[in-house]
Amino acid sequence: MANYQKLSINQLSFTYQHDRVPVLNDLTVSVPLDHIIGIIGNHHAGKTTLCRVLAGIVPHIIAGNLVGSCQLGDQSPVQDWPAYNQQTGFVLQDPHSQLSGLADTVADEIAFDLLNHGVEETAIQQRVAAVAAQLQLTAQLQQSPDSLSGGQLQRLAIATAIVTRPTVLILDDPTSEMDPQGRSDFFNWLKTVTHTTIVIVSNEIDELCEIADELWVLEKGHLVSHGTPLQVMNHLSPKWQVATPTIYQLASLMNWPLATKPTLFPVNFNQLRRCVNVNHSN
Ligand SMILES: Nc1ncnc2c1ncn2[C@@H]1O[C@H](COP(=O)(O)OP(=O)(O)OP(=O)(O)O)[C@@H](O)[C@H]1O
Repeated sequence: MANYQKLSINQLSFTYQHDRVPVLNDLTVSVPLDHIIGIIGNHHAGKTTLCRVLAGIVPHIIAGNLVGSCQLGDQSPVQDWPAYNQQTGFVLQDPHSQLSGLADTVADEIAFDLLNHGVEETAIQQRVAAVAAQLQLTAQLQQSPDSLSGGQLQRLAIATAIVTRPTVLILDDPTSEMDPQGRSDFFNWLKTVTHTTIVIVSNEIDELCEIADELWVLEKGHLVSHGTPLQVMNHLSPKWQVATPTIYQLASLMNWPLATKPTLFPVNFNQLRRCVNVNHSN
């Protein structure tokens, strides 16, 4: 029977055209929809390529040999990309390359896909205003996209991706050009997004451990670990060269375990609070 509740990847490998070695190697994992998934890993681990597969860009726009499957419920980007594409929003690593280049204003850029989908004018205006407010772009709505700062451009790229209300939102390093306040606002906003599965590549490990339901660790194209941030961070191999969150480092230094058998150190604020209370009351 078809499973409508999961994003699932099964024995997935991908090799770019003209290459011999796969950059994704036999990945199998599945998560319930509506989860937040953080993808982490060292340089060239395959994070961007996995985002491209999840968005269907690989192999439809960037060619190569894809083996195995990627499914959103019973839909697959390989079998029916147009239908699958309507359910996904993708924010590229480089926000410049994502803009249509045809819009004179930020408002028009956000509205672009809605116009293509034939959404009615009043609904477009309402949705553009709502999304701009969520991403703190209201003051920029009548400006040219060319006049925006790097961080504002990233927020515009996110606005264009969410305005069509995708089932899955794929974000490839979406805060790389934001300042610390912008980054913190972004992660706080991400926590408020509902009814959307979010897949996010980021180096912001503290923030990922606060918001993610699940982390996937890639190393040289292999999925070497996946699970809750607590499980993953407590079972890292130094070989993967993945950073641990500040809270984990602090708690392990102070020997404040959250659980003792097996020993697990906290990775986010809620967990830290719990284990500090336990250690104080002993
Ligand atoms: N369009 C492409 N054509 C050929 N090879 C590519 C292409 N894009 C990426 N690669 C290669 O695929 C491998 C994985 O790259 P990818 O960008 O997916 O990794 P990443 O984990 O996102 O890296 P980073 O953290 O440096 O952005 C790298 O060896 C890279 O050179």
